[in-house]
Amino acid sequence: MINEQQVREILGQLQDPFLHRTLEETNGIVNVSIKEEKNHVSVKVAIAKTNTPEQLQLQMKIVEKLKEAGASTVGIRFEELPTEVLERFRGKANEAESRDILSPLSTVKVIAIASGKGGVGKSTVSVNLAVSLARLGKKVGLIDADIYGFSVPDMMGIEEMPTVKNDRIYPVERKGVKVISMGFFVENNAPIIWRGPMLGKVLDQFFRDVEWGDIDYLLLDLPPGTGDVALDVHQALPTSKEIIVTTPHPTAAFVAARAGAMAVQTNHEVLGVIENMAWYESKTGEREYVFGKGGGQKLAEELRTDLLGQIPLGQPDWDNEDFAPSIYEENHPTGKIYLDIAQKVINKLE
Ligand SMILES: Nc1ncnc2c1ncn2[C@@H]1O[C@H](COP(=O)(O)OP(=O)(O)OP(=O)(O)O)[C@@H](O)[C@H]1O
Repeated sequence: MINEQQVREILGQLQDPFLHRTLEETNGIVNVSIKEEKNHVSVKVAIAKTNTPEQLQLQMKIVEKLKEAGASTVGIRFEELPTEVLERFRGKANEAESRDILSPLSTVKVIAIASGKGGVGKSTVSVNLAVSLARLGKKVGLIDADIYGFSVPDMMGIEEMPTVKNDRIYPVERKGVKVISMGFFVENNAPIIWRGPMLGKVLDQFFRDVEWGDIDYLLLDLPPGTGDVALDVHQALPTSKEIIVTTPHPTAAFVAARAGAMAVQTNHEVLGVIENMAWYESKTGEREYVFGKGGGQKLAEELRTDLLGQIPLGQPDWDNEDFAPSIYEENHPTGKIYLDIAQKVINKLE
């Protein structure tokens, strides 16, 4: 007959598969109970990241070890370690661990940019926010995960392709931002008709096989809506945060609220809302609210978050020498609004 002390000793020597520390060191043994009459052991274990292949491996190992020690049957439940514990280990992570985006020890701040529907300017906002973070001295990566409607390479005026060396994909660097887009891997702009699981796999590959190097921020331009890809991101990167883009019309905000509600449901912090196409400013400085008014503020209140900024209607001044059609210059009034939003994001996360 196995007793609680023995169970704790056995579990205590096994390692958390992500933190590479024993469960004793991580305080990962949450609960042990034994039903003596049936010789049944049930344990609750906390690890850095649940619902992963690594969890399954650990589960098998626990069953094997406890049965070896005399248990007839074993029941296991897993939960995630509290954020404070993860923070403590993140502080001690080695370089490889802190740079691996999928590791719970990663120090890369991941921000997914979402919208309730297409065409609200999510990609425009993503590229300008990425460039603005870089202008503020941050090392930034951008994934164009809008797999159906990738537009980031065109918006940033990217003409090169990523390089592949030793099975690693090296992103294209543009305006200080490392960029990967589905567009790089599709010939002749062919439409993509993949569904759910395939999309998740592509994203996973962007996290795993792309050599992001040393980055502080990774922005993800998500497909519009509340679809599978957003869920995949939340699942793969539990610490990811979200920014929701909406237009000012109250009904647009209503649709966007669904995207935000999902983030809230899955315990993902919504960093804030950006209202795009907020107004048209005439040469005399008068504002015309072409698409309505107040949607961004309303959405922010609904999601109990902040309105990070409002972007007016307009186009960047095109620079023919360094053509990046959707990117505003730093000293353009809208470029300054993006810088201000980027600063707010930094203040929230650092
Ligand atoms: N503030 C703005 N003023 C004027 N045009 C804008 C503004 N923001 C975006 N646009 C334009 O609106 C169109 C849609 O923008 P964008 O592709 O960024 O949206 P999206 O939400 O990412 O769309 P989708 O998700 O469907 O790809 C583009 O032609 C873009 O140039």
